Parts: sequence; structure tokens; C-alpha cells
Amino acid sequence: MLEDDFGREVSGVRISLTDRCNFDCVYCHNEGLGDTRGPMDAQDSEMSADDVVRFLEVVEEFGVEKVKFTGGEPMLRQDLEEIIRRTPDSMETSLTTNGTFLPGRAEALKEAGLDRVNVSQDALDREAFAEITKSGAYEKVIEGVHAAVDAGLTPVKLNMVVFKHTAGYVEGMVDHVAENEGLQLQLIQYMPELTGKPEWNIDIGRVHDWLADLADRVETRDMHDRKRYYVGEGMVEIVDPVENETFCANCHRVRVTHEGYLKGCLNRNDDLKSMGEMTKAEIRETFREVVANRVPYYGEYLVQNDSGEYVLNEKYLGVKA
Ligand SMILES: Nc1nc2c(ncn2[C@@H]2O[C@H](COP(=O)(O)OP(=O)(O)OP(=O)(O)O)[C@@H](O)[C@H]2O)c(=O)[nH]1
Ligand code: SF4
Ligand code: SF4
Repeated sequence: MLEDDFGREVSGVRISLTDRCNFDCVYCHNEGLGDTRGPMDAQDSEMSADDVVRFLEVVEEFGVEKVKFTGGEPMLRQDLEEIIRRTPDSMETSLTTNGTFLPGRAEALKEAGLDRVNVSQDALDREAFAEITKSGAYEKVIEGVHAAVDAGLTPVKLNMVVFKHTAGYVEGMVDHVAENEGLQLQLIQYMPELTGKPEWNIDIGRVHDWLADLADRVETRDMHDRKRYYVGEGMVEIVDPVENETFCANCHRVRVTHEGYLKGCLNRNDDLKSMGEMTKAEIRETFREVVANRVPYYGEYLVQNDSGEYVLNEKYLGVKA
């Protein structure tokens, strides 16, 4: 496995297959590229299935064990099943989706080799859901979650962004996963720096404290040092990157944008490297370069220079996290 200067091995890749989406969520950061509500890129700028598979075959050589397909909404790609079918067998394959297209397609995805799905679901309340996603698809999403469980795409992680609009629904969602086999809950800290509304922030520390009291046991996941709270039949994981040095020190993933740019960090777009029409040999070298240039985002590792560019803080040159 390739490792960066901070001792972080790259074990997973996250590939955005499109920036198109049928929702318009108020917290959307579009894999760090900015809100999907702006003009979307043309469909023909998206990586082709061949491009995606070529990339996966290269990173498999470097021991990458996991691939997550994301968007926008990745199920808007009609060739998603083909991409999954052609993903190297050695990789755990998962999908992050808004769930609307899972009814009728979950079984085909399972048959193609998909292991599990994460579905965005911010509330068990139709009106709140509509206000957050600007969509009337609540029932479809619930149906999609059932379809995923029935197809064995488990555990199905429900992704809930914790912010002003959802704070009142956290308890109900925790009860929901505690009572339903096959479901897990992922509470995602709101990221104002990507979406621009600090007033919507909720203190995630309070959610940790509340869950610590409620849980039967607590574990810490290697990836991002995330806490997992076990409540009844369910598991609740907290994704809390903001200003969290430990989270970044345990970051083991590289991203690919829908247009085929390698992206070393969710929060940065100044380090993008296009894979364009590259051969496998060229992708191999570019991937090595991107991994070598990765720097933990939170902590003292990066500083901005007078032109606003991120540069490595001199005192950390050559120092591992
Ligand atoms: N800052 C930061 N946020 C992340 C990172 N990974 C996930 N997140 C946040 O968590 C949200 C949901 O992530 P998912 O795509 O469902 O996947 P995940 O939870 O990271 O992955 P699995 O646990 O493997 O399913 C993302 O949209 C981000 O907001 C990361 O590496 N850095
Ligand atoms: S479903 Fe996902 S990609 Fe679509 S608008 Fe919501 S957060 Fe963004
Ligand atoms: S370095 Fe930190 S902010 Fe960047 S992708 Fe990794 S965990 Fe997220």
C-alpha cells in the first residue's frame, strides 16, 4: 500500500461518478467541489466506465482494498451496474446514494457485486425531509432503504447530517436503527466551511456525550478514529472531521472527481490532478504523486501563503503525524 509522508496508507478510493443530482440538499458540498445547485457539468464530461475500471485496476496493484462510488447521485448513471460488475473482485464495493432509485434496482446492484449502501436520510419526517432535500421523494427513499436491506446490501448506513434542521430528529433516528436489523446510523457533522452557514452548526461534542451515556459499548474505528456507539440492535457512528486533527491523521482515502481528477483531500481543490486520457503507466505515476503530496487538512500541517495557497507548514517538513 502507498503511504504519504505522514504515515497514512491509502487503503480506499472514493469515485464520484457524476455531479448530477435529483435532490437539492441545503448542506450539499458535492464531494468538496461545491454545491450541486450551481450549473451542473455536462454528462459527457463524466468519466466513462472504461476510465473508472482502468483506474481501479491500477490502484488494485497498490493494494487499495475499498472503493466507494458517490456523486452527485451515482444512480443517475445507467452504467452503474456495469461499473460495479467490472470492479476488481478483491475490493469491497459500496455506494453512497440518496436512495430514490434503489426500489427496482437494488437487486441488480447486488447481483453486479455491490456489497453495501449508505443512504442519506436526515429525518423520519416527511416535511423536514422535503425542507432539507427540496424533494418530495421521502416515501421513495424509505422504500429504497427497505429494498437495499431485502437485497442484502447490508449494513445499510443511514447518513444523517447533524445541524439546526435535524437536531430534533437525532433521538428518533437512533431509536429507529436500534430497532431495525440491517440498519446503522451515521451522524455527520455539518461542515460550514464547505457550505457557508456557521449559524446552522450544532455542537457535535454534545451528541457524543449523549450517546456515550446511552450506549451499551463504544468502539473506535481505524478510519478517521471515528467513534461507534452500540445501542440496542443498532450502531451509531459519528463522522466529525471539523477541526479534528485526529480524524485527518487517520485518513486513508483518495478521491476522484466525476471528471477524472485525482483529489487528495475532501476540503481542498488546489491539488487536483487530471487523469484525462492517461495510460495505465501514467495513472500509476500520477497516483503515486497525489499520495506523496497528501497532507492532513486539520492540524498545523497546512498554512496559507500570501496568495491564499495552501503550503506545508515548514516546521512539519519531513515529520510524520
Ligand atoms: N472531511 C471529511 N469528511 C468525510 C470524509 N469521508 C466522509 N466524510 C463525510 O461523510 C459523508 C458521508 O460519507 P459516506 O460517503 O457515506 O461514506 P463514509 O461514511 O465515509 O464511508 P463508509 O463508512 O466506508 O461507508 C461525506 O459526504 C462527508 O461529508 C473524509 O475523508 N473527510
Ligand atoms: S442527495 Fe447528495 S449529492 Fe444530491 S443534493 Fe443531496 S447531498 Fe448533494
Ligand atoms: S485529510 Fe482530513 S479533511 Fe482531508 S479528506 Fe482526509 S479526513 Fe477529510
